[in-house]
Amino acid sequence: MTCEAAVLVLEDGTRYLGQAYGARGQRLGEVVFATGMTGYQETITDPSYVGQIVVMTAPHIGNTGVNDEDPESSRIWVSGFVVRDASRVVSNYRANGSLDDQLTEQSIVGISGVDTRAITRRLRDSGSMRGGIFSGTDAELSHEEQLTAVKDTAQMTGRSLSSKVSTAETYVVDAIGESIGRLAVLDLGVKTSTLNYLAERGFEVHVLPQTVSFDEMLAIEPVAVFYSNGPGDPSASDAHVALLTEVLKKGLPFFGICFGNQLLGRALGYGTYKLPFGHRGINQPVIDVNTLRTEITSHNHGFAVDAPVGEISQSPAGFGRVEVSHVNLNDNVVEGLRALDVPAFSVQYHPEAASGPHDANYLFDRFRDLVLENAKDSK
Ligand SMILES: NC(=O)CC[C@H](N)C(=O)O
Repeated sequence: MTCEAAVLVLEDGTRYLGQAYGARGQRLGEVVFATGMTGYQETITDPSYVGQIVVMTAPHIGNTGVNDEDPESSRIWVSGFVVRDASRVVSNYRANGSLDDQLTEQSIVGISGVDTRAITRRLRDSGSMRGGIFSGTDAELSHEEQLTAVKDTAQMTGRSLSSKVSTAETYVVDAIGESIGRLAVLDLGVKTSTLNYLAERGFEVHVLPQTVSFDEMLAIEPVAVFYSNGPGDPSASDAHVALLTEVLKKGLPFFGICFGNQLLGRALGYGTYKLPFGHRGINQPVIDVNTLRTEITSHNHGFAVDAPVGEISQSPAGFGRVEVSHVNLNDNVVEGLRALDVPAFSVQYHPEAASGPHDANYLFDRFRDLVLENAKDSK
């Protein structure tokens, strides 16, 4: 492994010197940390990470290499990748390459050999910051030039990124087993596991571009609608909120994950806000307020819904009663919403989490049940 210099620069001027990892060059974005001990392939291929440089808190990354089964989409989406100790050895029966080589092939600039604990503590104390990784000839730029590039990077607040990740054309994933009808999935950056879980529940899954109109959506005659996870600030997604408002008015059953939860929150009339450093990892405790069961869950969100926890409130947009169905036990952040007078619910976290945990998988069954009940009622 070559030992070329690289540097991670944060917008407050802090510099972390390390070694070039993956591709060489300059990559800018919002620097965030992820605490998963496993699942780095799922992390880097999650489209929700567009515009973000991800710092892995697990100290040893790359040891199981890469394979063709674990990616959550067709490519790596992180803007940059920061690890402490990049594994020099690939050891796994499924591996068909090294992470280092794949980062290089896909032009993802990384840095290794930095103190990821120190970086994480700084981000935790000061909040997520913009930053840049500089290697190759870009490592030779002056400190001022590097810092200026970082400060010129767009803030995540107010950013709309759905067009960067959504499918250009509609495609269909066939139902596994007997079909219970067509599901309209708004692709805001959907993950492969989500589509598989929905197909396993009997949906004929129609994945639609994020620009789809309500009429085009209705043209597929969906029995229900699903909004996926995705990058960007939910407050910058007015068109998706307007579309969802039509869905709710029509009484179509709805389920949303992560970005989809934030957009349901907005369609119901609540606001969203930016968390100081977000939740990213696979060990977040969430309580289901109805069953009082605590789930250990996978998260990747920097924004959250501002709805009243611990009480049933009236949807400010006129959709009746709304319950905050799931709450994060670390910080009381809203992790799920359930409308009581229209057939809609959502979660802020990831029931599809492929590297686990699988505690929240039941939510796909809940969606299937909601759709079947709704079909019965409307007969
Ligand atoms: N995974 C997601 O869907 C993330 C949603 C949103 N971009 C956030 O950061 O909160």
